[in-house]
Amino acid sequence: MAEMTTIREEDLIESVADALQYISYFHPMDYIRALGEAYKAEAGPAAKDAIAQILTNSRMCAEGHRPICQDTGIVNVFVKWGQDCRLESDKSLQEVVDEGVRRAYLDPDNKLRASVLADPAFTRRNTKDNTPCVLHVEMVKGSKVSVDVAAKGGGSENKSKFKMMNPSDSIVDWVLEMLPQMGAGWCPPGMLGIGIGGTAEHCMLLAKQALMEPIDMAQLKLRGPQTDIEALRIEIFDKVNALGIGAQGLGGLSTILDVKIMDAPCHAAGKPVAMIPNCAATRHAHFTLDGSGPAFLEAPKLDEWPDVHWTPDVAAKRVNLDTLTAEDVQSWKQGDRLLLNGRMLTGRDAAHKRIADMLAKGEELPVDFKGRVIYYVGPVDPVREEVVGPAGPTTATRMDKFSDTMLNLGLLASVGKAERGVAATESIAKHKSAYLMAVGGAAYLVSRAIKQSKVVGFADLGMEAIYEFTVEDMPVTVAVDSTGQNVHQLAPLVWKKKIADEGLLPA
Ligand SMILES: O=C(O)C[C@H](O)C(=O)O
Repeated sequence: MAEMTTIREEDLIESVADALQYISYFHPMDYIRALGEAYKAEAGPAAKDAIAQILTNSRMCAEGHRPICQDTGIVNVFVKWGQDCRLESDKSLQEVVDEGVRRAYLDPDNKLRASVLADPAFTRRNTKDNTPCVLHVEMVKGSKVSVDVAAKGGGSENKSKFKMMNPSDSIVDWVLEMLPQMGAGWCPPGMLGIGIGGTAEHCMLLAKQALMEPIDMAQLKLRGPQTDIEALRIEIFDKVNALGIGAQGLGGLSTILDVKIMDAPCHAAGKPVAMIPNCAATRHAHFTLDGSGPAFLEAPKLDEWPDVHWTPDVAAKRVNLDTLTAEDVQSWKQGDRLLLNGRMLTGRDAAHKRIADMLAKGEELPVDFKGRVIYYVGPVDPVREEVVGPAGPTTATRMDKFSDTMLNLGLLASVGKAERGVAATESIAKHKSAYLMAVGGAAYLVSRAIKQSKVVGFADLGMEAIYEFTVEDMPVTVAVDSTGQNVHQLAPLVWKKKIADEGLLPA
């Protein structure tokens, strides 16, 4: 019988914690290289600007060791446990890995955001240390433990899709039907993980596991496909990018940087297919333990980042939020670039729900929204000299159902990311309001514009509390103007046509 390898509890905890800290501020270099190429090729000006913000943000995070995105994710861990290994611990594997998560998320030098809520259907209580993680364990041959650690953002996870197809249905057609429905809340450009086969739950797992693979679409296209799966990856990649959705849904050439597919045998009666997107804050790392101590992940070199340094557009208009009027808001046109200055309120899912509940009961709100602008955000707590940690926008679409309620309170405009739906766009036009878009995945860069921050309501909601931020030159784009012109509806259509008419995508 093979000798057992002992995996010390502390080695696993330390390795998980280090890997989570590492991925919070270092993008995988395959993503950065592919995004750098996408930046060079991008013809859509708004999409190019968004990619420049994401690349600049990425380098700032690598330098400053602060999170790429305010959504520091729910932790997914995939363990392949060699059957000749034993865990030296009186805790369960889940408890040990969760201890690593806790240590990473509470690290005082780079505190990460606690986004995990217990009791999801009812009280939705924040567990305060981002535990528990979602742990998948596979027993394999050998005397090593191989671990993939990922921190999955909520915006991209929300767009996951699954279908039990009939055996003869087309996977490509389904993907092309789903992508426009997924909008921009998953923060493109990113990756698509696709699972084919297995059973319902196994298929979803395959799609998620596929996202752990490195981006290699450029190399694959260069050498040509050698399997049916590789040919399918290329077909989906080209056809999705031809949709013209582009970075942040602003219309352009790069919606995805790669498609990864994993498959497994399935029942003759069906063809399960799952698709999970990964956002611009793609975060995952791999390490192996062999009993000799904790794993070490080497830091990437800063000169590996593309030479892209975003600065605000010279044509951007400065806006004073402290003196903003309804007439100012009505002068903005979709696509205008603005630099926001002055005080704004914040609020996201839990605050909106509580506001609606309080209004229904006739209770007084802690803040007056009349004449104010709201930013949909849940920031990371500050460290050292920061007034706030990374504070990029959350998906505005989730706030659509509260649009009329908030605008009836006299709100002048909102700031978030991704598209507004038809009803919310109509409500914005009816109130002659506007919706402004900041770039998802540029959270640290955005936070540099925030000069003061204080909680002004619902403090018990933690990162979902209502804050008042004082901002200087915070970059946003008018995504829905007061006439209801909606960038996210218009731009992808324009770019889809342009791509088709002018053959803009490389072969
Ligand atoms: O939770 C957040 O801050 C953002 C979320 O990941 C989203 O994309 O909507």
